[in-house]
Amino acid sequence: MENEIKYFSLEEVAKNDGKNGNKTWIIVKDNVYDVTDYVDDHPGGGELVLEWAGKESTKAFDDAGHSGDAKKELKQYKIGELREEDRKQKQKKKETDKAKEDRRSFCSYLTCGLC
Ligand code: HEM
Repeated sequence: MENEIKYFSLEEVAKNDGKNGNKTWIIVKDNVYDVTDYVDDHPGGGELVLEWAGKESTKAFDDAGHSGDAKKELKQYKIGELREEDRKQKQKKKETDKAKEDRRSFCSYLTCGLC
């Protein structure tokens, strides 16, 4: 189906590093963008984008202080999303939740009046 979201792994994205005729893909906030056709039009030069080709670029994109227009422009190039298991944010959150849960059960073990 046309509307189905495509999911990519970090390795797949990394292959699109803009080198040797490869496409230029970047990851911004877990979304994958094919910006191959935009590189040469980028204000301030294509090098700024190529540096991040095939990589997680959220910080670089945000730190550049892009305008709302730039963010809208970026949306046009979305080709899919990073697959769940490769999302850093989520993984970290899961780990923290697990740590909290472990702590909670340890605490309830200590304070349980029955044991
Ligand atoms: C991920 C790597 C990127 C970096 C490090 C980056 C960095 C920058 C920098 C430093 C500028 C200011 C240039 C100047 O004033 O001379 C700029 C401007 C701009 N960039 Fe990027 N950029 C990136 C990706 C993109 C992408 C993927 C798009 C859109 C598809 C984009 C759209 C724009 C636009 C429209 C401007 C003009 C100013 C504005 O409207 O914010 N950039 N970028």
